[in-house]
Amino acid sequence: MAADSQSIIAPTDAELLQAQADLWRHSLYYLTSMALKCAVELHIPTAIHNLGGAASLQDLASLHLSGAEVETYRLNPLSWLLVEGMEAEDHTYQKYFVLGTVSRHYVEAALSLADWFKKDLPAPLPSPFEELHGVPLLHETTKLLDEELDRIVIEGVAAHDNLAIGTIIRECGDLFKGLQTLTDCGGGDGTTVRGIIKAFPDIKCTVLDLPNVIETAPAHDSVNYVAGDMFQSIPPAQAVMLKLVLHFWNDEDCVKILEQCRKAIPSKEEGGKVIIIDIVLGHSMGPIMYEAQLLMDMLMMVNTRGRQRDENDWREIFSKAGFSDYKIVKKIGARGIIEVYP
Ligand SMILES: C[S@@+](CC[C@H](N)C(=O)[O-])C[C@H]1O[C@@H](n2cnc3c(N)ncnc32)[C@H](O)[C@@H]1O
Repeated sequence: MAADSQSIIAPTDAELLQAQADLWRHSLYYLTSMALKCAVELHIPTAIHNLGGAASLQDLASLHLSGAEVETYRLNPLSWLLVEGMEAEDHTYQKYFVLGTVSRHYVEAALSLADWFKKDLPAPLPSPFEELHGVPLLHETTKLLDEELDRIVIEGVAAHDNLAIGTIIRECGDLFKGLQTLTDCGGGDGTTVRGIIKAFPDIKCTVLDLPNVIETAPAHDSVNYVAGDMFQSIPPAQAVMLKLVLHFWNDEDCVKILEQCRKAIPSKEEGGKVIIIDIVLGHSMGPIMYEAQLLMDMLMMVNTRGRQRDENDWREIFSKAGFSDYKIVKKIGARGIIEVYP
């Protein structure tokens, strides 16, 4: 029911001043992205790294920045992720994630959001990106839209996905302890399982992915690569892992994928489980992480048919796919690690 105008209490002066500042922040957040894009395109983090980890504005003048200040700038953890050619274990260069998210095609798709909401589009619902540009993202046809965008997005997703496996093994090693076999479903070029095999050499690992991905995966003595379709069948193993796969799919598709996972694993008593590594939306990691998770949810809504999920959403799809129980093992940064039992 609409509020009665008599009962509306006007905000206080302090509330209005805060509201105005909030309005500025929400209207201007895109400038943060654009400033980041500018720093990446000027190679500023790499330049600071090459100058020994600290640089003055004069040092950076060769990047066409000028200034008389002698303040020095050091790499913070965010700029560490943007240093090219860093020789450090676990270092994944995130430049292409940034360039993809601030690309003209992503921004135009986000600008079309209101039009997309007003359209009565048939199921399966295309994303605003697909509706506007005529091709889905991360699809064999994306390169017909723009080859450079396609390359940037593929590299950006690979860098994004490979960031946390070292941390996961260090903080949640029990996840893999005692496993004899593991299938990494949608495991890409096998980077994740190579990390797991390094820590747990006795686990026999299989990577399932689409034929075009498997074709270019680097050969590895201990990795069994299988080209296939996770909607059709998944190579059997004691555990099947879905790392950053399900957020790309809608709920119906997630249930179909999970049903295939259930067929591929033994009973709970025999150690059968599905390991899911994906965002679990929620406040528990603090407001900044929650904001990051919600922005990733919007990124999915604008550019893919998928979404991020909170614990209730996850529970519902596990139950629909016929699983009996699950456990959120740990939350690492913005992501959660879930074990799901048949
Ligand atoms: C976002 S990537 C995640 C890659 C990997 N799990 C990681 O964490 O680095 C999703 C992966 O699912 C794969 N994929 C998409 N559709 C698939 C299908 N029908 N069957 C098997 N793999 C598929 C993609 O090729 C891609 O490698």
